[in-house]
Amino acid sequence: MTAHETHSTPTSSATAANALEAIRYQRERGLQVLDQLLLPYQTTYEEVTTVEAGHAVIKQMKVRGAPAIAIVAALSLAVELRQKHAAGTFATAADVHAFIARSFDHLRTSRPTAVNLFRAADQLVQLSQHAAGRVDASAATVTEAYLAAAEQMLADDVADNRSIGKHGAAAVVRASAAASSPNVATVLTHCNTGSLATAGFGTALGVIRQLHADGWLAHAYCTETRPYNQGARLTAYELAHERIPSTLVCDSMVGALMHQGRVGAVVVGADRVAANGDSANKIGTYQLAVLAQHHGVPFFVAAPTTSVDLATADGTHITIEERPPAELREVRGATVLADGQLARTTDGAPQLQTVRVAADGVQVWNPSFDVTPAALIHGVITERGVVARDANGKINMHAIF
Ligand SMILES: CSC[C@@H](O)[C@@H](O)C(=O)COP(=O)(O)O
Repeated sequence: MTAHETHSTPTSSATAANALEAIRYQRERGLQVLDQLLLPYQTTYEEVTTVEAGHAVIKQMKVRGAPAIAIVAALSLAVELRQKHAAGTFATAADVHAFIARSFDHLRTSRPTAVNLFRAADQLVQLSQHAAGRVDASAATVTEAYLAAAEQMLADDVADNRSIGKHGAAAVVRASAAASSPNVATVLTHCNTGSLATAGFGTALGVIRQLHADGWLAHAYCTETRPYNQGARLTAYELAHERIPSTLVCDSMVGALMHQGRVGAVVVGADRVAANGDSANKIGTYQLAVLAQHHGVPFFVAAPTTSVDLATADGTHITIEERPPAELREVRGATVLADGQLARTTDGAPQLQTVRVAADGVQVWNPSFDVTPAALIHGVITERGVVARDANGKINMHAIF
C-alpha cells in the first residue's frame, strides 16, 4: 500500500465542481482509497493492491461507512485476484474459488457491525462457487465472473443511493407537513453517510442533498459525532463542499436544539437493520431517537437493502464493535497558530497532531454503534421505498423483499 496522491484539501469553493470520492477504481488502474483519517485537512489517496491492505484500511477506518467498507473489501480482493491471475498463480477454477473464499474469511474479521460486508462476502463467494462449478469453468472464467460482480457493486450503490434520496426527500417533506412544521425541511443528521461513506451520493446525507436540490431544505444540522468526529470532520466538509446551508452542533446540544423547535426531522444511516426494523448505527443515534420521540420529531433511518439483515430477527442479536480507548482519550486535528491559521509542513500540508483530552489512566468504554428500536423509527428509507412503522409501532423489513 503506497501513498498515491497527496495534496492539501482545497477550499470548498475550489472543489465545489468535483464530487468527493472515497473510492477510486478502474480495472486497469486499480483501487485507490481516500484516507479519511486525514480529512478535512488533506486529500490523500492510498493505493490498495492486496486483500491485506484492504483489511487494514477498513480496520484503521481510513475508509468507513457500511457500503464503502463492503465495496473496498470486494475491490481489494478484485485487484489482488487480477494480479495473481495474470501472474499464473491459479491452475484451476477451484484454486480461484479457494482464494476468494479464504480472502473473505479474512476480510470478514475487519469490522463486525455493518452487515454490508458480510452480505457482499456471502454473495461473491457463492457466485465464485457457482462459476467454478460450470462445465466450462477455468481460472479465467471464475476470475472474470468475480471481477464483473465486484465492479457492479460500485455502480449499484450509487444508483441505490440516488433512489434513497428521492424516496427519502418525499418522506421527509410529507412528515414535516403532517407534523405541521413549516413546509420546508430542517433536518438533523448524525455521523457521516455521504459520498465518503458510500460509492457516491450517500444515504441519509443523500436525502439532505436531494431535499436541497429540490428546493425543500431550509437547513441541515450535523452532529460532531464523538468520539471519532465523523460529523465534524466529514459531514460538515461534505455539506460545505456542496454549499448546503448547515450548522455543526456537538452531540450534547441536540436536546436544546429540538426543545427550541429547530429540528423538523432526523435522518440517519444504518450499519445493520434487523428484520423487525431495529437499526444499528453510529453511537449516539439511539439518544437522538429518544429525543426525537419526546419532541414529536419524525426520525428516519435511510439505508440501502444491502444494510438490511433479515437473518437477524431484532437488534439484540447485532454485534456491536468496541473500538480502542485511545479514540476517546485522544483527539487528532490540525495545529492552529496564534493568528488562527493552520501550521503547515514544508510541503504546505497542514500539520496534524494528536492530543490527550482525558485524565490519565481513566477507564474508557468505546462502543462504536448503538441500536435504535423500531418503535422509535418513523420509517426505514430504502432504494425500494419507505418501510413505515405500523399502528402497533412495528416495522416489517420483509415487506420490501
Ligand atoms: C451510509 S453509511 C451508514 C453507517 O455506516 C454510518 O451511519 C455509520 O455509522 C458509520 O460508522 P463508521 O464507524 O464511521 O464506519
